[in-house]
Amino acid sequence: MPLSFQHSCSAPIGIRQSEVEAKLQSLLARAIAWAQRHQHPIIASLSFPLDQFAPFHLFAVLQHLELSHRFFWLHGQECLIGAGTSLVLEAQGADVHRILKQKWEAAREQVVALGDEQVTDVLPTFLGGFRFDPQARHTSSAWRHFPDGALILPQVVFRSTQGGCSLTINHSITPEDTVLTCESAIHLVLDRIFQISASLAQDALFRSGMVSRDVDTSQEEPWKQLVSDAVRAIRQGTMSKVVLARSMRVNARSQSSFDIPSLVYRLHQQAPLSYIFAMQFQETAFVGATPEQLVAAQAGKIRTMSLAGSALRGQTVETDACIGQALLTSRKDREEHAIVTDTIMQQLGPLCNTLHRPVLPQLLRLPTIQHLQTPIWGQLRQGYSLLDAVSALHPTPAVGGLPSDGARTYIRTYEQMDRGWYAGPLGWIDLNGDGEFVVALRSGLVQKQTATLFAGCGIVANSQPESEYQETCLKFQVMLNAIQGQS
Ligand SMILES: C=C(O[C@@H]1C=C(C(=O)O)C=C[C@H]1O)C(=O)O
Repeated sequence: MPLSFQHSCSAPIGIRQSEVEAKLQSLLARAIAWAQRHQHPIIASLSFPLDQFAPFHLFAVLQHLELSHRFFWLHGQECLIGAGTSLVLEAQGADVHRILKQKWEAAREQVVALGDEQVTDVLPTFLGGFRFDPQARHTSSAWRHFPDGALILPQVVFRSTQGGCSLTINHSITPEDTVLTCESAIHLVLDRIFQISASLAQDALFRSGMVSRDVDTSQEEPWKQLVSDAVRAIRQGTMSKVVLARSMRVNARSQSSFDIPSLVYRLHQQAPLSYIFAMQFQETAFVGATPEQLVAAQAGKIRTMSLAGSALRGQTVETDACIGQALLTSRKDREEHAIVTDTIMQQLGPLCNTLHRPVLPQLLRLPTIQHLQTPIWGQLRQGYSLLDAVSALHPTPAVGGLPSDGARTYIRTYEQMDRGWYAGPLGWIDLNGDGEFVVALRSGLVQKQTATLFAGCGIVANSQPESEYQETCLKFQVMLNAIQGQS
């Protein structure tokens, strides 16, 4: 049982500090010998097996460390929780994807994985993401801690996969280091984690509801006007589709800040099939529960999906089935969906030896909304990696529009909102290039007592401002419920 979602589990970390310390010495000695043999500094990635860990409780523990970055990722049995920075790869500007890929490739020479014999398959893992549009003006200071693109190797990473759980410590080592000096630096962090996890009562964490909210709805009419203008531009032939988003500010009524571990816990309770993520840079957290995978890679095989076309969930089994059937047969939604699927096939074609998709879309049923979905899979050509696939796919027409450049320019000019990392690629990649990126939807930027939530929808020639507005309301729901304390 790698992950423990139970609150009854007594310890957030399924290993004793003494066990880590015993193994640490021999791994550090090997790492120093490696640096001496090659005569240059390295980042040693030291991994230990764990029996299990309690993800939400552990994430709450990490909030108490005086570290600049924290990460949370959970999807099925795959969970990554990290804190601190051992290596930060950043890039800015229009060329962010190419620059970050180069930096990631260079970093592969710098990082050396040294696992305990039981975890030889655990590889150093970077977490990060990209702005939706690095060429757009940065109008909101709320995103100031988020670069256009970043991949970060955290100082500590707890990981769970189907194969088991591990703890990884990433630590810089020079040929001059001794086991003693390295050990004491690592102990500073480990001691804090074990101390806090022993003293932090986990049942106190998630019992109380989140603070109540004040929602600002003043932007309804201007946003509907934006949709009408886009419909007119589409009918005039400027483009065939554009995805327009809006933001909603939510303020805590009480003085207490939004609690990020509680928020991710509630998001998971509400949307267990979605990807639950939190990227905390300084005091700002980008948090969400997205249903949309951008692309995953494992040993050169990639998987992705197209997701476009939305409808509500029905109150009863019968109405739900009816709404689902109507979505599957809706001409507007099927056309919108086909455009997204065809574009993904075209974008990935040059990168792949083989690429497959079923003929018809299926329904992806989420608690408050359902979507048309088509799975797509293939084999990457030699020389291409997950980061090339991310760069080729982003932005998909599901979050940008068509044609891509025209839609992006339209969004940049008229949307009047700083998307920041909303609708951008977000995920993880290991040293071998295996990993997964999602489209960061159903998300919000949380800063102390304020949260800015984001939602958008695809506008085509026959879109109605009122129903598009209602669709964004539906898409806000998962974050709103989590913030209000519903799970
Ligand atoms: C843009 C969003 O969602 C995207 C747009 C959809 C649509 O237009 O039907 C459906 C799913 C997503 O690809 C969002 O959730 O903010």
